[in-house]
Amino acid sequence: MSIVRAQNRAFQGKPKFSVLLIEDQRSLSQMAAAMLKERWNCYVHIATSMSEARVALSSGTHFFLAVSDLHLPDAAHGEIIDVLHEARLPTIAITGHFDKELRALTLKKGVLDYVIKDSLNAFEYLTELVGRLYKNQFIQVLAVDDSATSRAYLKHMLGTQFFQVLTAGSGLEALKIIESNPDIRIILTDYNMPEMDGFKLVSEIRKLHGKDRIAIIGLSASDDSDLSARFLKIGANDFLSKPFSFEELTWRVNQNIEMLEHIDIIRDVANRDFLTGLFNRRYFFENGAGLFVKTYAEKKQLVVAMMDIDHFKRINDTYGHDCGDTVLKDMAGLLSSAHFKTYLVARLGGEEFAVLAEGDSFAEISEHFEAFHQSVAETPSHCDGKTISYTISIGLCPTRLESLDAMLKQADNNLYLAKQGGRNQIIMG
Ligand SMILES: Nc1nc2c(ncn2[C@@H]2O[C@H](COP(=O)(O)OP(=O)(O)OP(=O)(O)O)[C@@H](O)[C@H]2O)c(=O)[nH]1
Repeated sequence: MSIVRAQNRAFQGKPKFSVLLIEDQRSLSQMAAAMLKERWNCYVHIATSMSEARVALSSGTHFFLAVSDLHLPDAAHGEIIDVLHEARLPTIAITGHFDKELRALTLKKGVLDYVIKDSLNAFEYLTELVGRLYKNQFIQVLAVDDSATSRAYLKHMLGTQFFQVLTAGSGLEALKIIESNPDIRIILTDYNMPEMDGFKLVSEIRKLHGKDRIAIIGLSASDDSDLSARFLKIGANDFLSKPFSFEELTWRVNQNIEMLEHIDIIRDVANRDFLTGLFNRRYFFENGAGLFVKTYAEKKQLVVAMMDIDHFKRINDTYGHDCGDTVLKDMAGLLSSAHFKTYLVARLGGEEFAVLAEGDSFAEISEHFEAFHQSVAETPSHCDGKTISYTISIGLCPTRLESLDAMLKQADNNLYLAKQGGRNQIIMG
């Protein structure tokens, strides 16, 4: 599966957002709308003039942003930008040609970006930009600079791109913020700061977070051309010389966040089962042993469960393979929302699932798994207008043994006994 397809898949089912597209050339508006809908699963409202845009703005629809041509039949000189500005609607401008004055004017009026509609490429850029801005809302960025003015500038510029922006006035403050905000994905850091310079900060961050987790962009106003090389060698992903333009800043930040997203997607594709979205066998065995050790160090009780849907072949044979898939997905959903603390849930293959969970006493473990076992029996799947009831067998290893392998073996033996004993039951001990 390509990255783009994986990203598209990630967007299906997410809350939709609405875009107000203001463009008088019907062929262009329809192409842009089709591309936006196809790529991001969003609503697009098309207005062909400023007066239609005004109607849309007063309709009560919550638009995420506007994409607007600057030259409309009833507003030939960019007046629409003022209307959108007044309505406080973030806007991407589209225009037939680039000119310096236009750029300055639009940026001054709070336009997020501008697109020159000279090719199909421009519409691809626009489509990516809209999705990028939507996703930015969920991304934390940290700007580190001892100059309050620079921090305010970075905060403002990144804020216009919808990022959640945190700021720090020193390296030490930055390290504290990073520790308490594990979701930070991008850090911009100045070089010249008292106490801890940018190099030291980068090397401290890299002790804990790899380049594939947090991207760091070094910043400096120094003329020293070695700075960028040293920033990169010490672990920064990128470098920007001050002063930088708005476009340079947003382009670099967006490039870096996209790189991280691509890595996340590749990692997800490698670690997750495509059908159910649960972790796959490979991930389970690569990470299970580490969890076994970690929970031991934290003095947590560990339970290993092996589960298998009963007579699953019959379900496939009776209702068809697609309905079998629906049952597998529903079972995965029930496991993911189980009312006990799970450390790791995986589909090991076919209709077999494995769970590492917390459990303090036999009584508590038994209660949790009994409740889960019953919830499966009481929650049939629905497919092709049919209701499919099914049951599962569970084998448990409720006490910590010398290794995860030993626990898995015991859970598997108990699962075998559960099947031999007539299925639809839990065997533990
Ligand atoms: N729909 C669907 N079926 C699958 C998938 N992976 C494996 N299967 C089917 O799962 C069935 C497993 O059947 P068996 O191993 O005989 O087990 P069972 O019918 O569940 O019987 P017991 O485990 O003994 O209760 C086979 O028919 C496989 O083709 C899948 O991803 N989707």
